[in-house]
Amino acid sequence: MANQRWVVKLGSSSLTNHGTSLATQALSAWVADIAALMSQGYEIVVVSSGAVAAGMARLQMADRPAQISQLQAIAAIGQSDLVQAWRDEFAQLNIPVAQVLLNHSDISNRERYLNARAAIQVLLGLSAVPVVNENDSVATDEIRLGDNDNLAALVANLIDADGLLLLTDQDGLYTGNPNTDPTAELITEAFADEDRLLKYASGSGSKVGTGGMSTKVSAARLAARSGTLTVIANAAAPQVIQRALTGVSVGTQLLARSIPLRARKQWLAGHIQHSGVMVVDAGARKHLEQNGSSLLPVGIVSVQGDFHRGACVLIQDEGGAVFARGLTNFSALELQDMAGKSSRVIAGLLGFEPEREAIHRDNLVLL
Ligand SMILES: Nc1ncnc2c1ncn2[C@@H]1O[C@H](COP(=O)(O)OP(=O)(O)O)[C@@H](O)[C@H]1O
Ligand SMILES: N[C@@H](CCC(=O)OP(=O)(O)O)C(=O)O
Repeated sequence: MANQRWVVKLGSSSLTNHGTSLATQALSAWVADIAALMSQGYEIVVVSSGAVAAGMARLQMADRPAQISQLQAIAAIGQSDLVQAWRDEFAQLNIPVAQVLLNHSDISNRERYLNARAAIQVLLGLSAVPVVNENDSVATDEIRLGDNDNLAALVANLIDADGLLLLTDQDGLYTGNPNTDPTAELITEAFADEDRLLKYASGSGSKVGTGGMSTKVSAARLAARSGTLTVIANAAAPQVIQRALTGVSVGTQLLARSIPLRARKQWLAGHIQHSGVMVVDAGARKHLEQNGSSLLPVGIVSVQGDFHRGACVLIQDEGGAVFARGLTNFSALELQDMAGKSSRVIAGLLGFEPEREAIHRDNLVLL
């Protein structure tokens, strides 16, 4: 899907081999991905963490200093290495790089906000890649945005991005921290504003990362407010940027409920992975295909797979033909009890009136 605007954020651990040195090989793979997407019409802003980690690596410091003046100085050293690394890689493909350092007032003050937006838009128009970071060397505690996940979400809001890709050292958001909880499972899809996500996500625990998953979930919630989709994925996965931006299901997809209809349907149409199947009767198929209706539980014959609310599922008729795809309002378990029943009967069974549609028409595409 061309003409899409994305913000791609890379965390310190991925950019600096966990703080030891700049990850130039990985950087060159991300740059190749970004260049390939740009040639298809994508506009991409990079938010690059790693100034402090790169500074620590250059000075061979094992531990992150606590003092703000030390952090400011180290970030100033690391930032120049960081942007040079991006510039060297993009230069090989003849793509200009622009260093954009932002702080709190650039986003909170209306005039500066408009300035920052205009500058980034002009850069995109010039087919340059803005490489954004917080202006750490002048950021004190009081004016710090603090973490680049939320900075990336603010930039996504600033430029009305279609998507925000947060690349990190895990495959996505798990039901617990996989470093400490071996039973934690990867969440492939959810709505960004679901409260359970806040319980799953905790801090970083690494020497160089700052916010962990908590700041990624809060960034996704912020991005979702302006209809932006967030994907959290592993920076080390092959061609991860290309796959995430072209709608292949990677990592965790955190959906905005208010995502503009056209963009949401395009994204759904390009979505390759699914978590289950709903088998529907002939009447339901006709309503979906001919009237563009939502799918109601009464038309569902059976469900296959173990999916959660918000997951992407295939819709299949009783003859086995897959003809649509959509985002479910209920889990597989809930639908097993609701299948074939009218909304009135379901309300009687549950003792309350649930959402009427199993899949709302805005979240459904015919294939
Ligand atoms: N529910 C969770 N799922 C995955 N990772 C989690 C979760 N909760 C906390 N984490 C931690 O978040 C880390 C990623 O965040 P962070 O270290 O800040 O990386 P980055 O530098 O990429 O932003 C993981 O390595 C992991 O330790
Ligand atoms: N601005 C800081 C990065 C802050 C930050 O959020 O880091 P990370 O959690 O690795 O994305 C730096 O460049 O070191």
